[in-house]
Amino acid sequence: MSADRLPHEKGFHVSWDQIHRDARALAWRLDGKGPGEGGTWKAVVGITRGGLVPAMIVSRELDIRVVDSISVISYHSGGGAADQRHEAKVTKSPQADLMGDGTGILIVDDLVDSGKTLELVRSLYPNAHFATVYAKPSGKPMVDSYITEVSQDTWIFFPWDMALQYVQPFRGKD
Ligand SMILES: O=P(O)(O)OC[C@H]1O[C@H](OP(=O)(O)OP(=O)(O)O)[C@H](O)[C@@H]1O
Ligand code: HPA
Ligand SMILES: [Mg+2]
Repeated sequence: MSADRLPHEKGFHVSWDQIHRDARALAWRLDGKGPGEGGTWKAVVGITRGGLVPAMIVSRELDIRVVDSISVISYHSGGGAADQRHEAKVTKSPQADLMGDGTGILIVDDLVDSGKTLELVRSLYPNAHFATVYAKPSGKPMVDSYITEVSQDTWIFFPWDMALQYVQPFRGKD
């Protein structure tokens, strides 16, 4: 989808440096808060695809060597635009004997928006700890830890979806 077709008024542009700093801050917040000895966590699980970046940074900061992933695809179903529902489906599960009911597992995503993705994953692993770097108000009840909240009508642009490009000087516009 091109940026000028997005149905959102506000944009929050996140650079690689910013996501690195914010994911580190998330890791530090989670340090020592796990249920294992000395507050350790058993494993980090990233929700593909966006969650893999912060999951890597969190696992590096907290020296967690067991890292897995869960693939969730979200899509819209329903008839006309008004009754379209946001649905999510798991297309790849993490190792079952590692996960259990989620106890001691840190499940990481880049952001929570409507909360549908985390709602699905939470239903599978109710005792896991859910952490995102960014959170919008509708999804906040689904997340246990996050770093920065943005308003619901803000679209977050991640660096992996962006490219540097030339822009006209201000006085050169149209
Ligand atoms: O709270 P929600 O409304 O469910 O939205 C949040 C999810 O949406 C985005 O992923 P997306 O499904 O676009 O896929 P991707 O991570 O593979 O890019 C984002 O990375 C979260 O996983
Ligand atoms: O604000 C967002 N930015 C990028 N991807 C997303 N997926 C749901 N909400 C967002
Ligand atoms: Mg995602």
